[in-house]
Order: sequence, then structure tokens, then C-alpha cells
Amino acid sequence: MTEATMTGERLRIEARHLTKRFGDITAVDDLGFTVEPGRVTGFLGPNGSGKTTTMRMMIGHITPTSGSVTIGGKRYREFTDPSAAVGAVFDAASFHPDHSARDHLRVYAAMGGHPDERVDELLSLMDLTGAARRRTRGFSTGMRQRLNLATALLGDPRVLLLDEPSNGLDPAGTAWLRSFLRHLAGEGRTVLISSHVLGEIQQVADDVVVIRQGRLVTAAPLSELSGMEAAVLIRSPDAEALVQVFTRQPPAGPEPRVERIGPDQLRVWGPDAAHLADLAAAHHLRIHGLTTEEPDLERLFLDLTGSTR
Ligand SMILES: Nc1ncnc2c1ncn2[C@@H]1O[C@H](COP(=O)(O)OP(=O)(O)OP(=O)(O)O)[C@@H](O)[C@H]1O
Repeated sequence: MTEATMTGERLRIEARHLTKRFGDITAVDDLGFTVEPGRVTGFLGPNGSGKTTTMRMMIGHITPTSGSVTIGGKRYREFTDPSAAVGAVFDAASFHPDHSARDHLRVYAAMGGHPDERVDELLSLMDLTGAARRRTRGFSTGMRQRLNLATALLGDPRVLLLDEPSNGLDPAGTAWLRSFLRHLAGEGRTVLISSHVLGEIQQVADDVVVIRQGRLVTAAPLSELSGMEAAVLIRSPDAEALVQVFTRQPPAGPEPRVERIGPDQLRVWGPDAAHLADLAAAHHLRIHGLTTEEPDLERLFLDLTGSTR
């Protein structure tokens, strides 16, 4: 039986053993992950790793070879009003060049049974009211992206899927998109955004799902991923003595892991810079430089996905 999507419903996406083969190519390979409502999830992987194929399977554009992906426990086709459940933006979305932004939205609104007022609401929300009557052929990439987004939002969906939405956006457009997505997640919606560059989603994602060659590499909160890398770089003429102190009399809190990276340099993971400096001072050991190294998430991502830069 099918049911209408209720306002405020929280819909979790669940992929189980999801697999898609195109002839000899296995684009998606036994993939399992969940995407939680109320959060922004980054879907990451190098070019050709299967992100678009996976997202197209979520909305029934592509049929899985085996396994399943459900939204709120249902397959996309089981929703009586799919546009109220899921909105999707794919790169390839195109507009009739001679149609205005308003015409374009009206066509889609009519198809989905949405009133014309919704079109004006979205034009305003997307800051396109001023361009509503202009033909889309003259639209900038940013305007096209916003029109794509408006189209996906016509049914006020509880789940939003965005495939590489930052492509071609300027910094202002990217910042706007980030705050908009955060706002949608704050309303309990499920937001999945794909990218092949971690930096693009690092500032917006709560969780990440990383894939490589169609297989899951990791699925975790972004904070856990960054936690793996935090380090303090210490320059000291007493480096050897510091190693002894840190390993034999560790400070309270996380246990230090120490790497000697030169005669007078150490890298320490675990305790923060203040703890390490206090410990050195307590043992009258000299510190000439102390830097907290921001975790290089991009490096980590490239390592995880086996890419190079
Ligand atoms: N219709 C198709 N027929 C044959 N092979 C396909 C088809 N669609 C995708 N593929 C192949 O499946 C693999 C995964 O492609 P997909 O587009 O899903 O990856 P992606 O991670 O979205 O990449 P990108 O970041 O470049 O968009 C690739 O090897 C691609 O060439």
C-alpha cells in the first residue's frame, strides 16, 4: 500500500547490498549505508566511483542489478506523491532555452500538480524573481543551479539529493547553497550532496559516505574523520627528552602517539597543544615552536579513495 508523505516526516535513506552492473562494468558494488534525516550527508568519491549511479537508483532512474535502496522504508516508486518525498538535482538537468524561469517552473508545477503560487514562492526563495521573465538561455551557471534547485523543491520534499551542485558556482553561490542546505536539514529534511572534492562539502556536511570503485570505504560523522588526523607539531632542542616524558608520563586525557620527524621536531597526536606545553614546562624542557596542525582532510580523503594529487 502507498501513503502520502506527511509534512515534517523524517525519512532515512537505506542502501543494502546495492549493486549495479553495466555489462562488464560494476558501477556500484554491494554498497550499504544510511543517510539520516536532519543532517547534511556528503557523498564522496573520485570521478567514476558510482555516485551518480547510486543517486539515480534512489529515484528509480536506474534499476539495481541486485540489492535495494529505500527512502523511509519505501522504494521511490511506492510514493503516491514522489515530489513531496524526494527532490533531486542532477548536473544534466536542462532547460528549454526559449522558456523563461517562470515558464520552466510552471511546466514542472503542472506536471506535479502544484499551484502557480508555489512557482512564485520558489522564484523568490531562490532570489530569481528579478530574472523570472528572462529566457534561460542567458542564465549564468549559478542561476541555472538555483533554477534546478527550485524545480527539485516544487513539491516541498523531505529528502533532497544534489549531484555535484557546486560545479561552476562562484564562492558567493557556494556559501549561499551551504547555508540553504543547513536550513533544510534543520527542518528535519534529509540532505545528500555528492562531490569528488572533500573541500566542497567539508563546511556543510555532518556525515560523510565515502566510496571508491563502487564500494564503501567509510561512512561516519565528519568529526570522526577529522579526529583521526589532529596533531601538534613541536620544535625543541630537548626533543629526545620530550619523547620520554610524553610516552612514560602521559598527561591526563587521550594517550599521546609520538612521531620523531627530525632531530629537534616531533609530531604528537592525542593531547592538545596546551597539555603538551604544560607537561614540557613541568619537566623544565624547552619548546621553541608549537603548532596545531589542522587535519588535512583532503589528504585523508585522497588516501581513503586511493587517488593522488
Ligand atoms: N549507462 C551506463 N552505461 C555504462 N557504464 C556506465 C553507465 N553509467 C555509468 N557507467 C559507468 O559506471 C561507473 C560509475 O559512474 P558514475 O557516473 O556513477 O560515477 P560518479 O562517481 O558519479 O562519477 P562522476 O563524479 O564523474 O560523475 C563509471 O565507470 C561509468 O563509466
